[in-house]
Amino acid sequence: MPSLPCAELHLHIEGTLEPELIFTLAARNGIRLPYADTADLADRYAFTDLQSFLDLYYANMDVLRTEADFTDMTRAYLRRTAAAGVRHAEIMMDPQAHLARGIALETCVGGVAAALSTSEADYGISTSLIAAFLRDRPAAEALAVLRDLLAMEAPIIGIGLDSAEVGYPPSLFAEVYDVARAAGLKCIAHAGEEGPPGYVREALDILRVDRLDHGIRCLEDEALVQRLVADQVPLTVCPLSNVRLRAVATLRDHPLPAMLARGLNVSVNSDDPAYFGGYVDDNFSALRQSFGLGVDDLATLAANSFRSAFISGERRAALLAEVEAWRSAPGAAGVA
Ligand code: HPA
Ligand SMILES: [Zn+2]
Repeated sequence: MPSLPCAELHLHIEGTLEPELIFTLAARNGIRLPYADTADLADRYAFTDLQSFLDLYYANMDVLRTEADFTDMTRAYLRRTAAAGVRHAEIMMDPQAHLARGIALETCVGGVAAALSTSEADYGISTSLIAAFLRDRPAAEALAVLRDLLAMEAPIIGIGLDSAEVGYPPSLFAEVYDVARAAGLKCIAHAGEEGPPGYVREALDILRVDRLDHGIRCLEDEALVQRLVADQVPLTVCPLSNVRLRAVATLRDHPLPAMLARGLNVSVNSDDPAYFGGYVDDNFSALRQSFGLGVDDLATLAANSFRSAFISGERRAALLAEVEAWRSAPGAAGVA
């Protein structure tokens, strides 16, 4: 069966650091890791909540020191995700996590951007970059970093908001989003992963986001669901992530089929694939196994991903045509 062509819209590039690459980069940079080997590291990927994951995610970033490290990490993701069927990727990175370790913006942003600049030629994937701000650090710091990114004309198309959610409502970042929007950047934010539906409302009303990352807890607020359906606000859902971080008990309990049935504009994404048990194809496979999603549901999810991407109308039409070709491909009949 040919892979389902889709866009990946919720992906933290630092969350694509596989254990093998962590060890390779550590050796290259003369860093001693606190793990015996890759299996010992992978054994620690048993998370109890978002924070337990973030602790390891930030610790492992320490192996990223040079521009080449960031480029190699990004290329490894692009190579793997091309095999998953991804045709377009909007990739988030966390500049503050690197600045806090003494890594210059030019190094981290330049390294990721270098890989993205040739992604179409190298892997057949169009790409763009999103700078995400850490909500558990001061908004003033995010604003300063945003101004630095704008001053250096960093090749970003938008901003995001991630890291520990509960206790850090979107409203704290109103000014950051106002500045970003005025600069012509797209506005995206994590909301409703662990945080309450009120955070989703704040992201819509105060940050005026173009797209929401996760948003699954919107289901606890019927009026909010109706608004998200009416406005077709894109929700980038990450099923395996939600299971690993215990936002849902098991994949069978995941609300994605219910969200689709309600007419919400949901897409399937991998979030931090090296940590959560798989890339976007693994997420689709797991969903098929758990819910028996058929060709039409899968094609809707893929079409939603292209509808929710920040791409030209021409590119969107071409990618949606690929979904229709996949839908009618004889091999696809075996999917359900
Ligand atoms: O899954 C996530 N949630 C919030 N912040 C993050 N930063 C990296 N991954 C995540
Ligand atoms: Zn995320």
